[in-house]
Amino acid sequence: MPTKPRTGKENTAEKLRQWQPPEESGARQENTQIIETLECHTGGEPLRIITGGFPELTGTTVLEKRRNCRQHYDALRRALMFEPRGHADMYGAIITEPERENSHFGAIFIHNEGYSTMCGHAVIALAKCAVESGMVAQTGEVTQVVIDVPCGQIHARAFARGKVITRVSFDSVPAFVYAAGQSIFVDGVGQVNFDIAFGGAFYAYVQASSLGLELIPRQQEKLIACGRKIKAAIANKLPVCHPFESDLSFLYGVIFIDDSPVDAVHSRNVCIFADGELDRSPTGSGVSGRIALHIAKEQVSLNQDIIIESILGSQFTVRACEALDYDGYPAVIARVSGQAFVCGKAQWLINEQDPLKHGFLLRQS
Ligand SMILES: O=C(O)[C@H]1NCC[C@@H]1O
Repeated sequence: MPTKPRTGKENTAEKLRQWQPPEESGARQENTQIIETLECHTGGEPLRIITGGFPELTGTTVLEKRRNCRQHYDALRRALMFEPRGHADMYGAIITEPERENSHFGAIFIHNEGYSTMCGHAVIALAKCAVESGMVAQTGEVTQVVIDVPCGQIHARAFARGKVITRVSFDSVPAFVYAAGQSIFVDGVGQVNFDIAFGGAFYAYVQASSLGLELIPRQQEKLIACGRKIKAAIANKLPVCHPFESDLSFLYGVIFIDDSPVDAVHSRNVCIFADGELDRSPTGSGVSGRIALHIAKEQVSLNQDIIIESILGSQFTVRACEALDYDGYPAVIARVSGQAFVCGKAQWLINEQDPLKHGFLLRQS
């Protein structure tokens, strides 16, 4: 009961706003780990950027730090990705020191299953936040942001209107076709024709209509179920091998492509990656591999922009801006651009006493 008569001017929730973890015999700090984050989305795909409270990762390269995180702090990844702090389709980035002298910072990508090797939607949000926060000093209307990620060095450009970064583009690592014109029988799905390409991560590309799939939100469960089965079957039959780095040698996802160009949009695609996560964005690394495929099939020419949209209709523009040889693979540098927004700032508490402190997922299939 209120002790004083209410004037009607108080903020009813003010006390709640000031809540702090109560001390238990002076042990508040030991009992509760606090992780701070910036909450963003790029084309609808979440990005939880960890800005404070995460343990220092050891290693000199981003791949070494990624291994260190997997070995020692995987429970923290789960706590930050899983319910109740996240959900089955959550995504995050841990900021690290740069690996290369000419890079601004490093990033490790995390999701519901573990650690990815490249993430275009994250790069777009990271470059925006790095410049808007002053972590990378703004240089007029266009600011270069160089980020070390597990698959290599990414060169991003943040485009500003005043102090607001309204768009980001990035040049990725060499993208190439790994195996074209493949076919496999998948239990519960049928015969599946696919190509595999690398755009910082390996994806299998499948024409959605050939399986009777539509790339619309109503079909999300079907898309996830088929994506999972196809990924498992291909990974089992055709293990992928990156030319230089065994840590990059795994099939990350399946990308369903729709075959109906609409107005200026080349097509829609939906990526099912990690453990059945459905990307709300058009998938930056996915469209990088896709442009390598289109160039190889002579469907698109060098420096031709195409627009690819996601299940939500959010768009990335992609072009192949350079052709090169990558250990014998004809490869391209994909330039991808899109928009990100910051939608929150958070302090996550991980309380030792909480039996669900490291999270859980209800959606298993
Ligand atoms: O945009 C991308 O490249 C990422 N989005 C989620 C899955 C991929 O890592």
